[in-house]
Amino acid sequence: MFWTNDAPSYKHPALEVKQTPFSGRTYHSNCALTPGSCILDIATPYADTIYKHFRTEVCAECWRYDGGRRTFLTMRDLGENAGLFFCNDQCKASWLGREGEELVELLSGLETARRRKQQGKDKQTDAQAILKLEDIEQYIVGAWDVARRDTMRVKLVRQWKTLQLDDFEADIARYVLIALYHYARELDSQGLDAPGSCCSSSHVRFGMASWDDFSALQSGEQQQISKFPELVNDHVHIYQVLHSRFGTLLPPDCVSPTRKRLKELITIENVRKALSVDPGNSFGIWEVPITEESEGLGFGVYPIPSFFNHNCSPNVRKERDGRRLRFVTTRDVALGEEVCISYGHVEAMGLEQRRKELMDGWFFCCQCSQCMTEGGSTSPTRFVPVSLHICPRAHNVLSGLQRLAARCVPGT
Ligand SMILES: C[S@@+](CC[C@H](N)C(=O)[O-])C[C@H]1O[C@@H](n2cnc3c(N)ncnc32)[C@H](O)[C@@H]1O
Repeated sequence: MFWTNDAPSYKHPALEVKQTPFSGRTYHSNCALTPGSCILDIATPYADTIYKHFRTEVCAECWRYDGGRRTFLTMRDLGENAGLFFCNDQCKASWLGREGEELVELLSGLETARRRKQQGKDKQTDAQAILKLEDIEQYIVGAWDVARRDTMRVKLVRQWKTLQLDDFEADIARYVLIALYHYARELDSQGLDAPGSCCSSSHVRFGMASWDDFSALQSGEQQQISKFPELVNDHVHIYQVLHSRFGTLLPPDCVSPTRKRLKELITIENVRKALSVDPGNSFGIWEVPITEESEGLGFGVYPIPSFFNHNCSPNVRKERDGRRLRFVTTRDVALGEEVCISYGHVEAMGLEQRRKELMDGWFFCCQCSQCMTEGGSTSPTRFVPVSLHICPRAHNVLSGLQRLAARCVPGT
C-alpha cells in the first residue's frame, strides 16, 4: 500500500469495537486479515501538545526533530510567541489549512499566561497526606466544586486573568484549548447544515473523530489523581486560566462565530473531560527512530485508535509517520479475533514481570490472551478503567516507564 502524508484517514471496515468482561472495550476484526494489512491510518490527533522545551526544535506540523538542531526549521514562529515553527511552506500551509489563523491567535494568547521564570514546586508533603484519603473521587469533586463556586465571583474571575501557568500546566492547557477549539469548529460546521439534519459528511473532524468520540474515551482521572494528587490543583489552575482568558468577555471587535462558541465551551465539565482522557489514552510523541535515548516531545490524543487494547503478544504494530499513526497487522488475524497492539516493550519479559510493568506504569492487571494462557484461570480480575499516560511532572520518578511508554499505544 502507498501512503502520502496528506492522505485522508482510513479505518478498515472489518474493525469493530466490542465490550469485553476483563479489559473494557476493544477492537475485533469481523473478517480474516492477512499480515501487512493496514487497518487504521489516522492523519492527525484530535488534540496534541509539543512541550515548550522542544517547541523551537520541532516542526509544528510534521513533528520532525533533529536532535535539538534548528537549522531545518525555516519558517519562524507564526504568531506572537505562538510556538509554531515549520520545516517549510508546505508544512506551514498544511497546518494552517487544517487549523486556521484563529488558532494561532488563541495559542499566542495562552502563551502570555506562561510564567517567564519557572519556580520549583515542592508538594511532596501534601501529596503524601492526600494519598491516604480513602475517597479520591470526593477529593476531586471537592476541588472542582470550589472552582465552580469561584466562577460565579466576577471580581475573582477578573483576578484569574493575571494567573500564570508553569511550563507543565501551560503545555497541558495548550492541549485542552486545542481540543475545545476543535469542538467549537465541529459545532460551527453543524450549524451550516440544513435545519433538521442530524449529521453530515461535511462536519469538521480531526483524525476522523468528533468531540463525542473524544469524550467517550475512558477517563483516567481517578487513577492519575490518586497517584499524583497535586495534579488536581494544576487542573483547576488550567481551567481558571482558560476560563478567564477565553470563557468570559470577548474582544469588542470579535466577529468570529467559532470564537463565540469557544467561549461557551470553556466549562468545568469540558475542561475536566479533556484532562481526564489524556491519561490512559494519549500517545506520546517520541523522537524517531525510537531508542533508549529518544526524547518525549509531547503527546496527542487519537480517539479512534484509543480502542486498541494491549496484548503481550500483539497482532498489530503501530507506525508513526509525522503526525499520522498507522496500525498494521503483523500476522494472520482470524474472523472475530481481537486486534491488539503492545503498550510497551514487555513481550520479552516473563508473566510476573510483564504484569508488574503494566500495573506500575498503566495501572491495570493485564488480562490479554497471552497472560491468561500463561497465568491460567486464577488471575482474571474485573475490568476497572485505568490510567496509562505517564505524567511529565513525574518524569524523574517514572523515566524508566516513559521509555517503556515510547512503544505503547497511549504512549507513542
Ligand atoms: C487505550 S484504553 C483501551 C480501550 C479501553 N479498553 C476502553 O474501554 O476504553 C486502555 C485501557 O484499556 C484497558 N486495557 C487495555 N489492555 C488491557 C489488558 N491487556 N488487560 C486489561 N485491561 C486492558 C485498561 O483499562 C487500559 O487502561
